[in-house]
Amino acid sequence: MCRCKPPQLPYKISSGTHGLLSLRLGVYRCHLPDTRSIHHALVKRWRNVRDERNERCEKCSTMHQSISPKSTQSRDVLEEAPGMEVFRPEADVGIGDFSGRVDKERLLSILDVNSVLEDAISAKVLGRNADYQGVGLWILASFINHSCEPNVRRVHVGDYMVVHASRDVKAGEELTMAYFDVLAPREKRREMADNWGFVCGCKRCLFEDGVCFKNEMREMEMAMGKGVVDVGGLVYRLEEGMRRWMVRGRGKGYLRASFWEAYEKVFGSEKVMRKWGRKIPGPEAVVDSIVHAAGSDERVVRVLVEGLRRGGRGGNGVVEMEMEKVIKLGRGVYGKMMKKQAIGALIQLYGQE
Ligand SMILES: C[S@@+](CC[C@H](N)C(=O)[O-])C[C@H]1O[C@@H](n2cnc3c(N)ncnc32)[C@H](O)[C@@H]1O
Repeated sequence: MCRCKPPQLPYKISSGTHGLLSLRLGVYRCHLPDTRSIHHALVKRWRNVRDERNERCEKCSTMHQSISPKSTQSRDVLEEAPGMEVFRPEADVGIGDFSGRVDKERLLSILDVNSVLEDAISAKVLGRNADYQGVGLWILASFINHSCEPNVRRVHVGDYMVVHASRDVKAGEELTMAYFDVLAPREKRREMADNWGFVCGCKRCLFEDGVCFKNEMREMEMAMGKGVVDVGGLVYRLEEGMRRWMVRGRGKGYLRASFWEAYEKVFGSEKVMRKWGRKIPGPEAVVDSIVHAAGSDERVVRVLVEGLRRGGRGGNGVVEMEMEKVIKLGRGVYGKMMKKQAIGALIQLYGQE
């Protein structure tokens, strides 16, 4: 199952035998619970706080142990978590001598590749607490690989990370999440994966690399990157292209996700929609195909909600049946743990702040 290349970063808790680990959708406990409070006031970016963490790791044996490969997972939620030796029995994955000094560089590299920044819903939806960022290490969840067609997302609640499906997942399908924005064109995603130290070999990237119309796509990507004026024309060109190139099903979702920036602008502008609206598919069809390919995302749901509102088919815009659909997509963004009413209320706020 694993498509990982050997990690390019030198120190990595890496199995290379990912298939052994049956990761579940579920709740994972943070192994550096105090890091959020340490960093709340200070952290904007993980790399900026490396020095501070470095110091703390030296002083604090608990923190040291908590990120030790030999540490067990939190009992309440992860009873079946296997020991690290299951993954790399032959390897020395230690980070130092427990009675002695910690190998700081190694420790930081492990944290660097495996920690995640958490963010708050209110920051994304309402634009509040935009600078809220905590950081932590959730050991089991850190085994989840990246894909540009991810099927899970994470929500942070206190020290817990809840991993939930962002689209339908087939039995036996590898759980993957987005390490970076996957509503971005191929070249940009390549750069972002490169920053992480890997070459993404997910189905979507392989598809986009293998198509015969690659050059035309690159041209369109560049136009979008430069902020093309006729964004409606660009979307029309892509849609026409997909018809000619006979791109169907999931392939359409991949390409639309790659050109999301353009679609978002088109659907967000009444003027552009007046000009191009009849020549391109509507927000519902575009949103469906993107969610099918790349999972749910706030921005995509927001465009759908705004499209339905503008359609004005029911008082506040969104009639009950449509709302059911929107809530289903909202579940992909926020997970099943959030109550339907809460998702509905949150979605009603989209675009109102
Ligand atoms: C948080 S770890 C994910 C789990 C890791 N594969 C393991 O077995 O421990 C992140 C690292 O996994 C690798 N990785 C994750 N997704 C990948 C992908 N789509 N293609 C190649 N390597 C990937 C990269 O080395 C990355 O730095």
